[in-house]
Amino acid sequence: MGPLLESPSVVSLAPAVDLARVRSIGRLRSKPGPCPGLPEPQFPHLYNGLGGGMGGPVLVTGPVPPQLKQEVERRQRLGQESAARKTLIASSYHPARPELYSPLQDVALAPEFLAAAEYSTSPGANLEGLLQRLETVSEEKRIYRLPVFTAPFCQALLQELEHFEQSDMPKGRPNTMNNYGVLLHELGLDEPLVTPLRERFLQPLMALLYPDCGGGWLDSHRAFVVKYAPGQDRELGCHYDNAELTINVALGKAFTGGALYFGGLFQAPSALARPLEVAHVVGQGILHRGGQLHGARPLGTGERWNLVIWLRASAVRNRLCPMCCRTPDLVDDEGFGDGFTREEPTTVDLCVLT
Ligand SMILES: O=C(O)CCC(=O)C(=O)O
Ligand SMILES: [Fe+2]
Repeated sequence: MGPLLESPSVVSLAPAVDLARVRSIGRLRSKPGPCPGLPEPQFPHLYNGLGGGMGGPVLVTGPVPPQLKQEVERRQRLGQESAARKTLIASSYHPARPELYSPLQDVALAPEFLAAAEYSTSPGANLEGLLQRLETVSEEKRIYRLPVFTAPFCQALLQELEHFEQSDMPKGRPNTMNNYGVLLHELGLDEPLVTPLRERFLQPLMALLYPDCGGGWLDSHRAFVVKYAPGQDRELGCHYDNAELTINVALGKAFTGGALYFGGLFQAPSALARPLEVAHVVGQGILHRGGQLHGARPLGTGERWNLVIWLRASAVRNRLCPMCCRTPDLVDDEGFGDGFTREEPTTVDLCVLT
């Protein structure tokens, strides 16, 4: 096991490497009600952790099984390997669009996004006022949409991502179900792009839209790009995110199919007749709770690239791991880890069903 690194970079080791146990917990706590058309969730314990992705929490009940130690070490290795790739990329990679690595400028952002964020930080801002400035996709599911990036910015980012993809740099993939995406922090885009986006724009919006899910307490993220193309990945199974909240922005290119579908909250089985289909619109972002079951329909034609930001609030997850709904046990990790911290959780009112 490598050296333990400083707090607050920690991952949760709350409970079991035993797949059967994980599945049974998933079934007990997570199975959606009868929902024709909504595939059986592929639980994120598999999606995010056990199958080789970056660390998610592992559920341990009773004595620590020997394989847990291996899983802890594997996850810590993932963090170290990711940090090593980031260092190599920072020293050897030549970007196609160097301007993307300078601090985010307002000119990259859609006027509607700037207006919504500005409204959200103004005195007296409230949910009703914000809802007039974005599209409510589903009131019941609390899914919203608004333009985020300008078309030229989307094109520049796509060009950079393709250039990186074609380079001989090492690439860490977002998760076990996506083999062609890119982790933005490895590419060096967290500091100039994603962190300012979260702190200056997403946080005020999310604070009004989802105060009960840590929207006002966002303090870390995991950002990546998913790519779907003929002959590569074409769809994504039903899952929930290791995030309190998620924004998913379509960057392009031209494509058919590939809509998102949404079921109920994984924590609250529902008896919805059919999932809600939400088509991507290039430049626009879809906002949803991480616990909302969702997936991506198969791509028809073309290529689809989306920027996905899993937004995390340690004040919420330190108390209630969003993956296993328990108090997490933590070990140190690189970077933001899984978004937990060792600090005393700030007092925040949260709903256990979100
Ligand atoms: O394909 C998409 O747009 C959805 C991606 C997603 O939900 C995820 O990676 O968590
Ligand atoms: Fe997701």
